[in-house]
Amino acid sequence: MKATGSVLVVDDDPAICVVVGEALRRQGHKVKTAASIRERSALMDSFTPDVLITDVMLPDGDGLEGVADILVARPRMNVIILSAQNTLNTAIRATEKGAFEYLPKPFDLNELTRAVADALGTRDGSEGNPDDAVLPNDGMPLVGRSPAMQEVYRTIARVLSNDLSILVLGESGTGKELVAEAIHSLGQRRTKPFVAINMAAIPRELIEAELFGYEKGAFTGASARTAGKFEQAQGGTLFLDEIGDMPMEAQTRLLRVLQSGEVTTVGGSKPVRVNVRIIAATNKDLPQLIDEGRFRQDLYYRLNVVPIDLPPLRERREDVVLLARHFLERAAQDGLPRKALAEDAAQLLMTWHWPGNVRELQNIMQRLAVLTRENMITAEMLRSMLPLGAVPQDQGAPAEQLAHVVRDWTKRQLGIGLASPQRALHDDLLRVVEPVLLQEVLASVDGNQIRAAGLLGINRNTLRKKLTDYGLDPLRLRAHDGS
Ligand SMILES: Nc1ncnc2c1ncn2[C@@H]1O[C@H](COP(=O)(O)OP(=O)(O)OP(=O)(O)O)[C@@H](O)[C@H]1O
Repeated sequence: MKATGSVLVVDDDPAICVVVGEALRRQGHKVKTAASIRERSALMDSFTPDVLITDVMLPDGDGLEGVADILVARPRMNVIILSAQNTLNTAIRATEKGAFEYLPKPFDLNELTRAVADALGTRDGSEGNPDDAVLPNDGMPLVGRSPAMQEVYRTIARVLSNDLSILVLGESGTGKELVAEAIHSLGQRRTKPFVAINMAAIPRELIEAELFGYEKGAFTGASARTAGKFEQAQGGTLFLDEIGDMPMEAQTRLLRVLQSGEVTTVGGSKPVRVNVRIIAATNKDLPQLIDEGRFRQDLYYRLNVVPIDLPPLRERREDVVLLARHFLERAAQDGLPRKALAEDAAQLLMTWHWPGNVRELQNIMQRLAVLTRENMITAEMLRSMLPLGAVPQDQGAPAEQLAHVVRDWTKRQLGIGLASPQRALHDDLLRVVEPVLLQEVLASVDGNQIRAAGLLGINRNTLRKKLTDYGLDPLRLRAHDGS
């Protein structure tokens, strides 16, 4: 059973008050907020929270001043300090004033809710597995502590209290839909519907009927008036997934709806007023589609009021293990056997490039939870599961990595039919790798061709010919920085 308590959040950034307040309320805590030291004091005249969360830079002074006195008067209260001045000095001052915890901004919401739980003494100590110390699962939908995710959280916090259109960008499986759901479920429209529609999953000719609805008899099979996604989302949020796949005619109609706030069904004539927040997402390069005449520029501007960029998982490796453990925990909550991740497996996970991003990681962890008999998932078990084409990047023997890449490259060339009697795969490969080898060696000897030929074990004239063939200028290679 989780203990709950009262929390006072003091921050002059309303977005932080909203998002932190909401997260804590979801945990069952009672939350009040204040935007200044004056408001904090006024509230605390009549109310002693179990936990005080306060920012340092407040409009009327330093939030840390006075904390020591507050604690003398209320010894059972715990104080958590938030600060954007992420200096050692602030951390030390917070500790000196008797703060229970100090979190530098941008902070991870999960970390904050955990700190509040800790401050309330809610952790029951039953989590014997050291893995649990980093388990992120405390009710917030998005997991990850990388700087990229912190930026995403910050943007989410800023859009919760308004209705601005959001465009979520990112490769497939990076969590675009989850971001849309989080904005909806933490924002002011949370009691109304969240409706998602995927443009790539619906036959093109049906998209308009799906989005805007249709009248009885509008087309063959339309046996009754049917509300479209816009009407279904009334008062709530409409998530337009894979917006880059929307046909041009539907784009025109969508733009009209966004401009007028009214929807007319297919085959209908009476417009219906709709009030929905729009969150669109795509893994396509919309500016390029605009250049190619396949996406309307005016619609792009209308949708892209606040962009949220979700980087691929390979660019936020610090999140991989956290996510992997989160998915194992979720699998256990769903009734599957509880599995832990061994350290060597965690290391291996971080070396993969995850072309399918978080979804791929989630699938693998679920499969491991179901298929492995042992309680501990090791690197060896993982190796048998990882999909072909995954490239170990930072670790492993370099020669093995290179062999892996070459194998992958060759398979791909053969697979997509690029190898033909007119093509010479051997030459193709050399043309890719040889210039890199020559460049690196020459750069390491400051462009000296005699020494480079020696290191390469080839004749100097052969080297010169190769440089000419590849169009490499040895003089420019002197300045080459090797990157
Ligand atoms: N940061 C995250 N924390 C927890 N789960 C995540 C996170 N990101 C993604 N997921 C999970 O990974 C899966 C894929 O995410 P999602 O469907 O949101 O990706 P997407 O970018 O919308 O993919 P697509 O472009 O293919 O539709 C989902 O099950 C989602 O819950």
